[in-house]
Amino acid sequence: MEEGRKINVGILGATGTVGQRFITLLSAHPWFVIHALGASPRSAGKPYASAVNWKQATPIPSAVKTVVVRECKPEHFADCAIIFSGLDADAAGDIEAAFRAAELAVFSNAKNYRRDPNVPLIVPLVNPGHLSIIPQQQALHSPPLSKGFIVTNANCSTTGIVIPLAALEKAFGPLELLLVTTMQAISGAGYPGVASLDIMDNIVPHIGGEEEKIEWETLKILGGVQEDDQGAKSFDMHANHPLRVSAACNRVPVIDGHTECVSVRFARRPPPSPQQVREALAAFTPDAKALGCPSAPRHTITVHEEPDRPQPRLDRYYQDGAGVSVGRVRQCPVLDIKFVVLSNNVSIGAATSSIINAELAVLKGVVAA
Ligand SMILES: NC(=O)C1=CN([C@@H]2O[C@H](COP(=O)(O)OP(=O)(O)OC[C@H]3O[C@@H](n4cnc5c(N)ncnc54)[C@H](OP(=O)(O)O)[C@@H]3O)[C@@H](O)[C@H]2O)C=CC1
Ligand SMILES: N[C@@H](CC(=O)OP(=O)(O)O)C(=O)O
Repeated sequence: MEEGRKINVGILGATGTVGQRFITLLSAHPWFVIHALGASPRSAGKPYASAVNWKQATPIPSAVKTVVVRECKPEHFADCAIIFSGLDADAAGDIEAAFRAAELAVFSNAKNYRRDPNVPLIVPLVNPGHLSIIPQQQALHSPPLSKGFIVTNANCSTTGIVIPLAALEKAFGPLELLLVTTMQAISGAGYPGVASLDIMDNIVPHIGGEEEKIEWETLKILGGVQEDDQGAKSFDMHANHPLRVSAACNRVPVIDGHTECVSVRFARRPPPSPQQVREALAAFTPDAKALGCPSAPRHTITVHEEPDRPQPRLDRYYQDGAGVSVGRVRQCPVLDIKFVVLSNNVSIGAATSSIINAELAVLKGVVAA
C-alpha cells in the first residue's frame, strides 16, 4: 500500500445489520475510505442518517451521515476499487453479478455465489490461498474480465467453527468426523429478524438452510485447490481425506454471538490430548496476520481455562469481535475431542471477514491499490 493514499470502497446493503457493521469498521480503516453507499430503492435518494435504522452502540460516523444512499447500480459505484456487499440474498444474485461484469471487485456476505465452482469461499483466517481461483473466474466470464470478480465469505456459523478446525488440522492432520450443535444469535437473521414473541423465553430448533450450509461450506473452506493436467483449477472439498459433517442449528434469545458445541474425530491415531489441543489452538497464527492485514485480530483463538466460558455476553466483543473464543476443551467419549466456540456473527462472521479478505486481495495484488 502506498503511504497516505486510501482506496475508495462502496458498501451495498449499507443500511442493514451487516452494512452498519461495515460502516463502523471502515470509518476508521487505515487503507480504505467509504466513497459510496447503496441500498434498496426504498432508501435510495435519502441521506444515510434518514435511510438507516441505526442499531450500533456507537453513533453513526459523521462522515457518512449526509451521504446520499444510491441505488445498487454499477454506474453509481464506478469510482470504487472495492465493493463490500451486505445485500439481502434475494437481491444479491443479480446485483453482484452486474457489479462484477462492470469490472468491480466484489466482496460478498450473501450465500448466492458460495457454491459457484469458480468463486472462492474465503474465511480469511483459514484459506486465503483460495484467492488463486480468481484469474480462472475472470477468464471464464463472458466477456473475460481483467478487474471484476466476486469473493464470498462464509455463513456465520461455518466461520466460527472452521477457524479452530483449521488450527487443529494444521497441528494434528486431517479430521474425519465433525458434529456441531449451534446456538445462534437473533442478529444472524438481520433486522428486524425473529419476532420477539417467537424468540423470548424460547429456543427455535430450526434455521432454514443453515445445517446444509455448514455441512457443505466447511468442506470447501478446509479443502484445497487442485489443478488438472490442462491447468484447470477446482476446489477439492477435502476429498483426499473425506470429512463427514453433521450440524444441528438452533436460534436462541441472544442478541449477538453464535455459540457452537463441537465434537471431532481425527484421522491419525492416537489423537491429541485436550492439553495438546489447547496449546495448538492458542498458538494458531493465520497467514492474514503474518502478511500484515490491519483488521486481523491480535489473538486469533482465545482459549479459556474457566469451566463456564466462553459466553456471548462476556466474550463477543473482545477485539471488536474479530477473533473467536474457545473453551471447555475436553475428551469426547464417542469421538476424540469436544469444545465450545463463540464467534461474533456480525463481525468475524460477516463484515470483518469481508474486510480482511479485501486486505488480503490488496496485499496479494489481486485488487489494484
Ligand atoms: N446478520 C448476520 O449475522 C449475517 C448475515 N449474512 C448475510 O449478509 C447479508 C446481509 O444480512 P443482514 O445485514 O443481516 O440483512 P438486513 O436485512 O439487515 O439488510 C439487508 C440489506 O439489503 C438491502 N436490500 C434489500 N433489498 C434490496 C434490493 N432489492 N436492492 C438493493 N438493496 C436491497 C437493504 O436495504 P434497505 O434498508 O433499503 O431495505 C439492507 O441494506 C445477507 O445476505 C445475509 O444472509 C452473512 C453472515 C452473517
Ligand atoms: N443464517 C445465519 C445468518 C446468515 O445470513 O447466513 P447466510 O449468509 O449463510 O445466509 C443466521 O441466521 O444466523
